[in-house]
This record gives sequence, structure tokens and C-alpha cells, in this order.
Amino acid sequence: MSNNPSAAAFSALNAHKTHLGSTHVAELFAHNPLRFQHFHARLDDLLFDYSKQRVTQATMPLLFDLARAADVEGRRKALFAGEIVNTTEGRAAMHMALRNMSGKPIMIEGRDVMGDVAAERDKYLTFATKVRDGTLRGTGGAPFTDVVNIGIGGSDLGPAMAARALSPFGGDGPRPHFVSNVDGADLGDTLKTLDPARTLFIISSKTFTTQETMTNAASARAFVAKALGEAAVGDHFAAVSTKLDLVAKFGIKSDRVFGFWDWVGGRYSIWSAIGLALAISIGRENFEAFLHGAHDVDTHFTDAPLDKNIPVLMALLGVWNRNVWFYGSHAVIPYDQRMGRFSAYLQQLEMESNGKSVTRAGEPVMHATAPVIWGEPGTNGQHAFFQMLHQGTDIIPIDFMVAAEPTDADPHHHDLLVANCLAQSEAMMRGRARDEVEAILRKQGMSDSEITKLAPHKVFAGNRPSSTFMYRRLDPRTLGRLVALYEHKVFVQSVIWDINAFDQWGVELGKELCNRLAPIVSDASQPTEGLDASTAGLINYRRLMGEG
Ligand SMILES: O=P(O)(O)OC[C@H]1O[C@](O)(CO)[C@@H](O)[C@@H]1O
Repeated sequence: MSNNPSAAAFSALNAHKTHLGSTHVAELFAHNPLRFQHFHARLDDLLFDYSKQRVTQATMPLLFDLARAADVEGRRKALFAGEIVNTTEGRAAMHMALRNMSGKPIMIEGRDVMGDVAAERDKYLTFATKVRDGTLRGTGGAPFTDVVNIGIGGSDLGPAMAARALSPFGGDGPRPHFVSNVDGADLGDTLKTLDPARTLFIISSKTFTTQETMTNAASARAFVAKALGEAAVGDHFAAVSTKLDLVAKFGIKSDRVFGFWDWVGGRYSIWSAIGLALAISIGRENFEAFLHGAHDVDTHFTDAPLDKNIPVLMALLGVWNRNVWFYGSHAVIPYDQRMGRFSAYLQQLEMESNGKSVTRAGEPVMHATAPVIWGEPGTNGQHAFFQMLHQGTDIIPIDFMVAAEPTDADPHHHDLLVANCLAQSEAMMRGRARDEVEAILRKQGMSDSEITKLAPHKVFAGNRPSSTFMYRRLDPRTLGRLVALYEHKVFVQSVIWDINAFDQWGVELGKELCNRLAPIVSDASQPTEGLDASTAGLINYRRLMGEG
């Protein structure tokens, strides 16, 4: 008998799955007219409908038992109390302090951090306002028309995703750009479009050592120095980091350096000064509304009972799909073109946090952890990969999301967008059975032999699970809520899987090997002996091409 406290809860879920067998969700809807009422939760205008998941009223209590067995509530308390939940790095994970708008203290290691948080926030938001209103200008006196954030991972994806999602809220502020890849094409293509005299660069890096960011920062610095002179660098650069000593060495003026703290993980840092490019893009008030949205979710997460707690429900449904039904991937499909980077953002949030194989104690995990997260906005995805979602051999749970009203787009287009979103989730759930297909084909005048040939291709099994988020419109507050919901979902899943969601050792080996290979790659006289045959073969092949 296992001494894992969750084992009994998992066994009960597996037995329940057997009992459910091939029960079709469409039948559950047919038998229960209140199914929508039973399986949705709300946070003000934000609705989370999970009635199209493969669950019954018997499933949810078993999932709540699992949450209790894993001590989700106790671990949530420890998280919010600023305990060292990131044990391998000896840190708290207190990004919630950055959006704590309650006026209440938040203690980390025995100290209220709210004074420091508010002071730093005021510093970078004041800077953002001065860039937006033209008080701060470039060396030659021109206002900044363009702001380039140079960062990668958590120092890029959050502000890049949100600046795009919230672009209608920017007014006539400077245009935001995001450069992340060490591929020189990323910086090069961006610089081609910019006037150095009107461009502000923000170097965003928690550690201020990340190869990609430091390489791009040095090239951007050279670009400014070449165009405007070395003395101009100070006026055209700002930085965000926890390593203020390293920033000082780079030569950025101290009043343009914005800090944050070790207890903010990179992929949870959008709420800190890492959001500076976003704040410049959408303005102080909108940025604060974004923080308020996330704070609403923190309060909801700590206060709402498990059965009404949206991040808990998201997490438990994810565990049900991942560990009981064995679905290995999870699609996120926002019906919002401006949410085009949302799934990329969630890839880091979910997969860097929960893509782990050992428990907090370093033992092999008992269950599969993070699924593959991916997605594209609807309706585009419908004309690309939805074929596979509807009729492929793998079942892929989906999160749909859509605003009730457009932010600024044509209402007729928006009606069609909403109709598409609802139609897709309905089709995934209902499917179309063989007899229905045959009846349709017969009505179209097909012969029996034609029907026999074509019908199998037109059958949809349905029973493909999805949840749908609907909110009034995609504004800063809504986006803040959505991001924070996923953050807490990830935390709850990490508790159930008993893994540390806040470290990322899996990114280190590649970085280390790259540092070893970089001199061999760039200097053809360096020997390739000692490398594995494939790596050596590829380096030598490239060298040959260089000669040819
Ligand atoms: O902000 P930094 O220190 O440059 O790190 C960037 C990213 O690199 C990682 O450490 C690993 O890829 C991420 O966790 C982080 O968000």
C-alpha cells in the first residue's frame, strides 16, 4: 500500500473513470438540463464554463478529495505566507506581493515588503509616464516614439504578450518592440525600422547574465553609440534586473535602473518592473488595472471554496484529463487575434514550472506532470489544426476564451467570432454519430453504396473535452485576471504532483553545453575531439561549408 496521501484519491478517480466508461457528454447534457448551471464558476463578469468536460456530479467531489488529500489549502497558505516554497533555490514565490492592492502587509522572511514594492512600482511607473508624455527625451531632444525591450523567457514573453493583447489601450504612446532571440535577425530586423534618436532600449534580465539578452544588449548599445555617439547611450537605455551591480557595469544611469527581488520568479515577473515596456505602452492607469485584475484573482484563490475556485477547478480538470484520461497535450485557443502570444506565454508558465520528473523530495514522480501546452487564436486555428482536434486519434482538451464584446472591433465581426468559438466547443462535445451522418447523406440524395463509402469520413466521435472562458471584454483588468488564474492553476497542479513549480534546472544543461561549444563553433582551429560523433560531425560539416 502506498504511503502517498493522494494515492487513495487517485484510485477513486480511476474507479470512477471505469464506471463512466464511454459515457458521452452529449448524453449528460441531454439528461441534465441544469448541466451548465452545475458546471460553471464566476468571478464578477468572468465566467468559467466547464460543463463540456467529461465530468459528472460524482466526479467533482472526487477531485476535491484529491485536492484535500494533497493539502492544496495548506500549501496555498504557505505560498501566501511567503514561506520558502522554492526549496531548491531557497526562495519564496511571492509575485502576488507585486499586485497586492489591499494595503495589507506581506511578510517575506519576517519583513513587510510592501513599502519596497510600492516605492519601486512608483519609480518605474513615473519613468513610464515621463517617456509617454515626452518629459524624457533622447539625446537630441526628440521624444521617444519607439521602445525596445531586450529580454528573453520571463523577461520578454509577459510584456510582449500583454502589449499585443492590450494594444488598443496604448493611445498615442510609443510603439513597443520585443527582441529576444540571439539570432541576429531578431534585433537586426527590429533596428531597421527604428530611428535611433527616438528609440529607448530597456534591457530586462533578472540575472543580467543571460547570453541572448547580453548579446543583444551589447549590439543595441553599439547601434546607439554608432548613430548618436557614445555619450548618448545613457539617454537611450534603461534596465530592469535584480542584479543592480551588473547593470551598473553595463553603464546604465542609476535613475533608469529598476529592481525586483529574488522571490519573483522570471516567469512570474510581469507584475514587476519587467512590465516596464508594457507600462510605457499602455500607461500607468491601465498597468495598475492589470495589477488589480491579478489581485482580484489572488483574493478569489485564497477565499473561494474549492468548488467555486476557478484556478482550483482549472487545475483539477487538468489533472483529471492528464492523469486519469492520459491526454498528453492541452490547447489554449483564444478567440482574440491580439491574444496571439498567449499560448507562448503559457508554454513557459506551465511547462517551465511543471515540466518536472522528480518530487520536491527528489523522488521520481508518481504521475505524468505538465502536458504540452500550445495554441493559436481562433478562428485561424480552425483552418489549420482543428481537423486533428475534431477527428484525430489523440484527444486534446481545449481552453477556449472569448470576450462578450469587442474592445474596439466591428460588432458584426465580433458576433461571428463568438459564434465560431461556441460552434467549435459544441462540435467537440457533441460530435456527429454515424446514423446522423447517414441520414444527412441520404437526404442529399446519395445512394447506399456512396453513403457506405463516405459516411466514416464524416463521423465525429465528439466527447472531446473543453472549457470556455467568457468575459465582458479583453481589457487590462481581464488580462490580469486570466494570467493570474493560470499562475494559480499551475501552482495547484504542482501541489497535486508534489513538484516544485518555481525552479527550472532543466534549462541549465543546454546553457552549459552552449558555453562549451561556442568557442569551437566560432573558431575553426579549435579541435572537435572529445565531442560526440554527431556534434563533431555537424560542426565539421559547417566548417566545410564555410570553406566552400
Ligand atoms: O531574466 P533572465 O535572468 O535573463 O532569464 C530569462 C529566462 O531564462 C530562464 O532562466 C531559463 O530559460 C527563464 O526562467 C527566465 O525567464
